[in-house]
Amino acid sequence: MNESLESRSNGAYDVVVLGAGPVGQNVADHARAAGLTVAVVERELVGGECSYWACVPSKALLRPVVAVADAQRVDGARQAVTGRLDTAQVFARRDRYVTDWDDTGQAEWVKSIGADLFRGHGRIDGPRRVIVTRDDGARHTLTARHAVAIATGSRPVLPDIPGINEARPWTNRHGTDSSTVPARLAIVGGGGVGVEMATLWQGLGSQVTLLARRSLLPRMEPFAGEFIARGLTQAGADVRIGVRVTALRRPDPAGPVTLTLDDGGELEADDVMFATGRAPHTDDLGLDTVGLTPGSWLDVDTTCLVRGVEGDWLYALGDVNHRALLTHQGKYQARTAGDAIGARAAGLPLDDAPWGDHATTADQHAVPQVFFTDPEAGAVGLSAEEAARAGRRTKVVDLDLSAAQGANLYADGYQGHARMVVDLDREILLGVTFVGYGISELLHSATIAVAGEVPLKRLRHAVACFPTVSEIWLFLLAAYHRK
Ligand SMILES: Cc1cc2nc3c(=O)[nH]c(=O)nc-3n(C[C@H](O)[C@H](O)[C@H](O)COP(=O)(O)OP(=O)(O)OC[C@H]3O[C@@H](n4cnc5c(N)ncnc54)[C@H](O)[C@@H]3O)c2cc1C
Ligand SMILES: NC(=O)c1ccc[n+]([C@@H]2O[C@H](COP(=O)([O-])OP(=O)(O)OC[C@H]3O[C@@H](n4cnc5c(N)ncnc54)[C@H](O)[C@@H]3O)[C@@H](O)[C@H]2O)c1
Repeated sequence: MNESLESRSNGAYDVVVLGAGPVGQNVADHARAAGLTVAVVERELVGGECSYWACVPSKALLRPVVAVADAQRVDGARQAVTGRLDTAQVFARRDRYVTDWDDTGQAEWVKSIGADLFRGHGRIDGPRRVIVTRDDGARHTLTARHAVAIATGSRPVLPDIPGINEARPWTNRHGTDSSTVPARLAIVGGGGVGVEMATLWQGLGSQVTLLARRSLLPRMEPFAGEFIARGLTQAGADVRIGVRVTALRRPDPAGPVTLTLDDGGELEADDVMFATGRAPHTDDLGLDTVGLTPGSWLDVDTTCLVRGVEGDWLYALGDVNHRALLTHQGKYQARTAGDAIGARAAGLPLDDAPWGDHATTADQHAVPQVFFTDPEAGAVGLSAEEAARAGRRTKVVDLDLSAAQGANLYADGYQGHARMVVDLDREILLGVTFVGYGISELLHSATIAVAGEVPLKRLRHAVACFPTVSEIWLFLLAAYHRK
């Protein structure tokens, strides 16, 4: 808490931002750019889950694993990669990217944009008021002339099964900040966290067992999870689909943990990680003081204003609105809402029609996502099933990614798949999915095509370079036109 700042402003700001993760930082930046005074409240580390226990450390740890796997797929390079990963160096690399969990640099950045940082737990106390409680119990009141923006993110959910506490399970926190490699790691949950953590810890030397009660990555095209399961199995992991954990026990705190499974079996591991979804950080936020339900995800309109609150002052961005639990999508919401807050404060008209400057239209039509597994999986827009459910008349085009010669040059024995879902009425793309080596940087071409609603007739003029993986576009379009 910076008391001199509070006394300087008398606690009165144009905008108060709760949470200084990537989303809170971006809404603060855009509100500042609109000339508004801004207070940012953070109770833990400026930079949020993303910077210290999610996106950044997980990708810092995954990159060496995938870099070695990539080299091993190229004759000549493979022969040069003979040793094991140097885990001490891998962890040291991660520590650099998370700046040793020290947020001084990010706190300085908040200051550099001209916003005031208040450290402590923020709680709404009726319309346009926030009370910040510091660790030492001191309380300070902030008021917001124009907006309070909730960007408090989410936390992992642990299922209510017997022995869960005794098992002392890892969540994404220990999954990204541990500097020791358990010999045997059981991972429960086949979503994004589960598959990335399985790739990562298997690559670092654990014997990983991944337990998924449904398919892997069930929200993506089915082939994505199938490719990732195969990749994990080839890397030595034990992938079990359709299995539930019914109980856990770790009688000796220093000993192994035993998982009881619903197939009648048991699994012993040195540690167990739960990657079974998220809950919003809205339970201790004073939502009841403005007529909302504590602990709920916050329903928002296209400018990220919370529905059901009078006076157009409460916004919710990022994970808390449950639109897309992704840093880039939350930052997009923050840029959009920050500009909308600025426009409303200045009494300017809003440009909130679909695809307008103050509308988060991409949340509905063009959310891109990459899982940094081996192979990688990336998708944007609708899957074939989602398009069918939405009643769209579609043609689904499927291709082996090795149809592009660039893919084979990239990796000997390239394994991958591409799918595009075409809206037959408008001849535009509704969705695209790629699974394969090095496809993460390919996805943005699909995002541009989907968000831009680029007609296929024009897309054929976007010529991809030979010999790149991107040439898959040429073959996808040719396959679409073939009867
Ligand atoms: C393991 C893992 C890997 C991921 N990888 C990716 C990825 O590669 N790419 C991607 O796009 N997404 C990824 N995600 C998702 C991504 O982490 C989230 O979508 C993102 O962090 C959301 O940003 P946010 O700012 O909304 O919330 P957070 O990053 O969670 O930040 C919220 C901040 O609010 C603070 N806060 C909470 N309550 C209060 C309060 N009452 N008062 C004051 N401060 C408060 C918290 O301390 C925190 O600093 C990953 C998630 C996990 C778990
Ligand atoms: N690279 C990325 O973009 C990236 C990486 C990781 C996470 N994320 C995002 O972070 C968010 C959280 O990821 P997550 O994987 O924790 O959540 P998730 O909701 O994506 O997946 C959780 C999975 O756990 C399963 N599950 C729930 N309860 C279970 C139980 N009791 N037993 C077994 N399985 C159970 C669910 O069926 C689901 O498949 C997601 O929205 C994800 O997209 C993004």
